[in-house]
Amino acid sequence: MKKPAAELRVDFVKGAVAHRLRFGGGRGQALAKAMGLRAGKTPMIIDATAGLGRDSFLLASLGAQVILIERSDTMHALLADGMERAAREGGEFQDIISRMTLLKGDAKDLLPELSGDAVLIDPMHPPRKNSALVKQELRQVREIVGTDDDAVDLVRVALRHARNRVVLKWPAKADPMEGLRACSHQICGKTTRYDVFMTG
Ligand SMILES: C[S@@+](CC[C@H](N)C(=O)[O-])C[C@H]1O[C@@H](n2cnc3c(N)ncnc32)[C@H](O)[C@@H]1O
Repeated sequence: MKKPAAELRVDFVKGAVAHRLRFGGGRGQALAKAMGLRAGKTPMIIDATAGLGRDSFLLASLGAQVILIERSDTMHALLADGMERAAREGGEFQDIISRMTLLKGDAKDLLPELSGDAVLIDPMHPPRKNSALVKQELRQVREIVGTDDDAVDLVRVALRHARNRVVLKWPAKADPMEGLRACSHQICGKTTRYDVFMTG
């Protein structure tokens, strides 16, 4: 019999996120490099598609100040709850959460009002052919938010407002997002790639 899906929950303290915090590889990780974190350089980051907050948490754990933007009421509430529980844990979790500021709204509207060095965009990707490969959690998020069909407009807004760069997280083997200029460089992992658009 199929196991019932566990309730979707944001948990920074246990599980995959906590594991990555311990053993993830610091500023050498692809996401950190793509966002421009290196020794002596810690950009101010805006995560325009906050989702479950995992990317933001990782970046904040490396010392970056991160503004998270989420437009789905449900995802925003899950994230606010996860951040509150992690802050209550105290110690390093509280420190990390203190570098994360969560906003609710559409990033296309909010980005022009904010100032950030690097903007991260990780839209809901087009469904993969082999849906069995898609993690249960990701399927649950997709059930809540659908697909982000306006992602190209969001990238265009970000390109006008990021001081230093816009980073688009995208499936490693997918074609570049249509309707955008060529990216400045790419950082490729096994399943994910980061298309980096330098703006300044
Ligand atoms: C694939 S998830 C992001 C996962 C996230 N990177 C993480 O580490 O958990 C995409 C999220 O971005 C949100 N989103 C997409 N477009 C947005 C926009 N224009 N403004 C605000 N949130 C947006 C969706 O509601 C969804 O929750």
